[in-house]
Amino acid sequence: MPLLVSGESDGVLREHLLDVEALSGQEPKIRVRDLTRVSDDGSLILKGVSMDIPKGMIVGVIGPSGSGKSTFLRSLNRLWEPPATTVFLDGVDITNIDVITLRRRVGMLFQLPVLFEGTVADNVRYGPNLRGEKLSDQDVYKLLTFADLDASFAKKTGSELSVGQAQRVALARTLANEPEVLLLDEPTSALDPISTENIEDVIVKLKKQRGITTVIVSHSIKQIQRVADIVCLVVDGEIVEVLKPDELSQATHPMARRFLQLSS
Ligand SMILES: Nc1ncnc2c1ncn2[C@@H]1O[C@H](COP(=O)(O)OP(=O)(O)OP(=O)(O)O)[C@@H](O)[C@H]1O
Repeated sequence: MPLLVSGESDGVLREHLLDVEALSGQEPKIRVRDLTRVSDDGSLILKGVSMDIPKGMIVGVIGPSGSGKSTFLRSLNRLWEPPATTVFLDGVDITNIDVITLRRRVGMLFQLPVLFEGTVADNVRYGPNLRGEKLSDQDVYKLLTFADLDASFAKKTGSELSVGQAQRVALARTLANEPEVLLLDEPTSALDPISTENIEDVIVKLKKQRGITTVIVSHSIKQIQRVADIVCLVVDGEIVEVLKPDELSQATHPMARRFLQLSS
């Protein structure tokens, strides 16, 4: 049964024959159904997108600028509020989940890390503090180490860090919430190649060691090929292709093909 399904705005239901259950052996972590967003001026930003995001896998989202990738990503933890009954987490409509709880379970990392005032340790403790939990120094060190930073960073402040280090702190801060899903919006586009590699390594480690489900938007096809299990190509508010990373050359949608040719 085809389980990864994309839009039907032109009246043609495009079904992509990647079977999520066969790939992951379980129900999708996130189910998106007929998700549409209309902008204030009446143009369609997302056109009836449907998509299953398999549990424990890394889904890459690529496509031209302005095609709706970030809007899609932001709908998954209600940074943009999707209509009811369009986005489900473990089968539950996310508009029925308390938004703070949802964002703890579905964490997000942006292109540029924004650290709060205080030390790196204060940042890492932030989420658990909100829930009345105090992380020990050891807990903080473990999270920093997982994010590929050594314990000596705990006492530093944001102004002492490079962008790449700050992004790893932001990742450790997100991981302190023990998310089940990570949404990454171009998380390495401001980073040098070494910092990029560090973050990519952590993303893959999170999948392998913790079974975290990840959706990553990237402009780098090479990055997506390095980390993702499945790639969605978004064009003009629609998911027009869903492929394995090594099958990108098999894309048939004309805009997707053009995008891939120009980007490679
Ligand atoms: N809050 C908003 N109000 C109106 N239009 C919006 C809003 N957010 C996004 N858009 C428009 O929706 C379209 C898709 O934007 P989005 O940021 O999702 O695309 P994207 O594929 O992530 O782009 P990029 O790769 O450049 O980040 C764009 O035309 C954008 O101008």
